[in-house]
Amino acid sequence: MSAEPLVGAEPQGGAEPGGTQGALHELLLLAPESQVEPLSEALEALDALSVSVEDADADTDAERGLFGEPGLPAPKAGWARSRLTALFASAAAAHEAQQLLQAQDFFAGCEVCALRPVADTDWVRLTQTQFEPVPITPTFWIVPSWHEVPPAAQQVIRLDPGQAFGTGTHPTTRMCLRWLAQQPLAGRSVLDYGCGSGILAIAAAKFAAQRIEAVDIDPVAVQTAQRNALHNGVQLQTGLPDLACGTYDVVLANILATPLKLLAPLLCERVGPGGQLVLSGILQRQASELQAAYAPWLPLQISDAEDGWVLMTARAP
Ligand SMILES: C[S@@+](CC[C@H](N)C(=O)[O-])C[C@H]1O[C@@H](n2cnc3c(N)ncnc32)[C@H](O)[C@@H]1O
Repeated sequence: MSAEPLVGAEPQGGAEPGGTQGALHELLLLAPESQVEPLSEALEALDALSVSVEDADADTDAERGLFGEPGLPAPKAGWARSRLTALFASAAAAHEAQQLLQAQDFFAGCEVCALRPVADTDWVRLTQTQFEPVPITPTFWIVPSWHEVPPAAQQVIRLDPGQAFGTGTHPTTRMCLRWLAQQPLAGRSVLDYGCGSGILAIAAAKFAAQRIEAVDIDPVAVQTAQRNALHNGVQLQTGLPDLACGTYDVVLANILATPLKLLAPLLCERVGPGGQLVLSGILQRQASELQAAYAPWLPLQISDAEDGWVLMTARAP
């Protein structure tokens, strides 16, 4: 998080013309001081390219300076009323982040001020250069449709940045994919809870899992997951969370720590005897909170870590 103004992000304002879906977009939010930190962390987790925080009351009578010790971090994460500007690679990513944040408890007291495109450029080329093929293991790759499949890739998911989270570029997704690639999944049932693009469910299908259900609270994600499954030639049941019933051999959920804590009883109930629970979207420092929240049902352990994020797993008795 930085307090610097965005570089190269001159707002154009006005209604979004057609053809700017792939363009950089900025999401402007107002937040009270107490919510600045969770909001900034969530924006970064949602793949914001940058997040800047400024005093929403700057140059007004309400302006109050933040004075810290020289050389030390500012005493607070934000001002009494902070303006957060988050830059996203596309309108879809910014829109998805907005919808996801508005559904969170910690968004109470916050406000969306604008979602708008930023300065004109060659967006298609820029977007495409930002999404290169991603190796999950030496032989399992996520490859955008405009790229050749790398020769080393024996198992491939074709996925383009689009209307739902999950392109394989985020560490939380990559850790789940790595975990899936190491499991004997043939014939096992899988629930992908919070499926976004459907990337985890599609990976499970590629590794021969059976009865794969992918659910999300966002209907756009549900449609996107179904479309991506078709493009990858695999079969998934997709739907809103009510679709998930009974128990599964593997339950995956890559959501942020706060919703994961709330979902603990529901997710644990879905894990069948001897089944596995896999949770992602958790920062290293949140691991013990998650362990405590799940302790009444399942003993979570850290099983992978990347860039400050951890993957937590547990096996049911
Ligand atoms: C970080 S994305 C993960 C997408 C994908 N599974 C991946 O690993 O890349 C989290 C997804 O969870 C969904 N979500 C958030 N809260 C949820 C809830 N309470 N129930 C179901 N889905 C939820 C969001 O809409 C979003 O698509």
